[in-house]
Amino acid sequence: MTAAPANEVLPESVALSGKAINLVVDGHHILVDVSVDVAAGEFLAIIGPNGAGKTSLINVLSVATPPTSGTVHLRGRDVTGLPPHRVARSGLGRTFQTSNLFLGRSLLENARLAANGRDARLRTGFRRVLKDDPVTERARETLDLVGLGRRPDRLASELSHGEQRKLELAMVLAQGASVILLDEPMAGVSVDDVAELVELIRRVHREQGKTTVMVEHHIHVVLDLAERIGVMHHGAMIAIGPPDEIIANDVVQTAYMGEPL
Ligand SMILES: Nc1ncnc2c1ncn2[C@@H]1O[C@H](COP(=O)(O)OP(=O)(O)OP(=O)(O)O)[C@@H](O)[C@H]1O
Repeated sequence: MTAAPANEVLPESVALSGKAINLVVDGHHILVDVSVDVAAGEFLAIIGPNGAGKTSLINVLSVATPPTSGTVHLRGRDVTGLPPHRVARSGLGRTFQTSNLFLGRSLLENARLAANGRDARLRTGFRRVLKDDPVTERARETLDLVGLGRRPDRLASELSHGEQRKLELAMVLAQGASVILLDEPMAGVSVDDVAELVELIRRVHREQGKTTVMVEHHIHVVLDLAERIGVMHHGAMIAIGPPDEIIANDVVQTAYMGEPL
């Protein structure tokens, strides 16, 4: 497949689209001709063995990493090569495999910083918190939504891994993202906290009407949440489809070297 023309306008029902994406770093072909469309409101999970290219794909889809070739469209608009903060303001939010929270700041300050980025006119940075400040209001709402609203003055460093994941989700919501990319949201989360986090992600996806793309190693989490699963291996998308088809796919089983999914 060849790359889509740069000015191609895709239907808005496709929330996020990567077309013929290749990524070559220092001579290593990390993403190989990957194409993926995510429908508005869909929950897509990306799985694959270690080093398959899942995070690299999220990096390209979130425009943090420019592809060597290929395009990324957000709701029909070609956003390839645009500055990440501009694309974030257009409604694309992501979390990271390792936390990028400001650990020495409070929950409210973290959420405010994200809410602040949503509208340049409301920028106030780490300034004093004003009760009727719309940025603060939005930050408090999103903390409430993820269940962290009770003690907003706690430092982010005081949170458990599971709570930190919730705060990251609050930040993506505060930022106003309609398309959310989650990179291993269960990483580091204790077994006891996984079920609660799964329910939160499900609730945010459904009730807030988000489009969600999630990279995740825990297959039971993937099967619990995803409407469609894409499987990556050696930088390529080797299969994509409904969970039952993916589970039964011989190529997928082989990619996992015979390990049952
Ligand atoms: N900046 C880079 N420079 C060189 N190689 C890289 C770079 N980023 C990623 N890679 C390599 O690309 C491959 C894919 O990495 P990536 O992190 O995307 O895989 P992954 O599927 O997310 O893996 P994991 O499940 O272990 O997180 C790996 O072999 C990795 O070493």
